[in-house]
Amino acid sequence: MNQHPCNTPAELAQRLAAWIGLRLHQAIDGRGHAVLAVSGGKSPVPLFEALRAQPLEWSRVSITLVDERCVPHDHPDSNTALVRTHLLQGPASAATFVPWFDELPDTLDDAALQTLADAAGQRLATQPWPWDLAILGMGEDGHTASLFPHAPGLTQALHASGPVAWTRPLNAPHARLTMTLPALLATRELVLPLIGPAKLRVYQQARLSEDDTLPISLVLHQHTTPVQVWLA
Ligand SMILES: O=C(O)[C@H](O)[C@@H](O)[C@H](O)[C@H](O)COP(=O)(O)O
Repeated sequence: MNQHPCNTPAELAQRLAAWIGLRLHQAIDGRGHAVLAVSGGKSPVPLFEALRAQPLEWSRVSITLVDERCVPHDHPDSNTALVRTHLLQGPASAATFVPWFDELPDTLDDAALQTLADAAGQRLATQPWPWDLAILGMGEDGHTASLFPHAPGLTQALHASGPVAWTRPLNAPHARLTMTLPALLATRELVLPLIGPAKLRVYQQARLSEDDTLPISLVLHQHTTPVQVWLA
């Protein structure tokens, strides 16, 4: 795990956008294509706005998600809407975006969520594996992607062989689809931007021990996938 301290959130967004742009350029240079998976939430917006302006062969980049809320794409909480609004603009509009579903079933019982997760996994299987980069976020409860502590579905999401599982967060809205932990750790590199003292405290706590009550700790304590932690 490498740490990249920044003085301000604006500096982090600018420096990390350039760093991600270089990584994607290297992937395109080496393999002809790049696959980037991104998180939702609020803090990625400045990063997305800096990243979309990076000089890159965006037509050779596929973008998808590390998780999705089970809401329609026109819902304000949709990660698909977030990426379309803030990242797939300007030069980055030439990228290929892979949403995790198009429509939702009328009911979202566990069986329906499992069907959605399996179908999303098949969509993601169309992208050349291993993906080049996944941008993670973290909540103040130590969740990352939609691997929420104590959530129904978490155990399956931590150990499933497939790329996508479902969870029902206890303290966050909407049923979710999430990349499984094995899928996240199968990417070539992970990026974790953390902004603000509250998240820094959770991060420091997660570095002390590996425990699924702080799912981000399972990412920080593994040794198979490089993790780049950006702090401001
Ligand atoms: O869909 C999501 O909500 C994200 O994937 C989630 O893991 C997010 O990264 C954290 O909840 C932090 O969210 P903020 O950036 O809003 O703090």
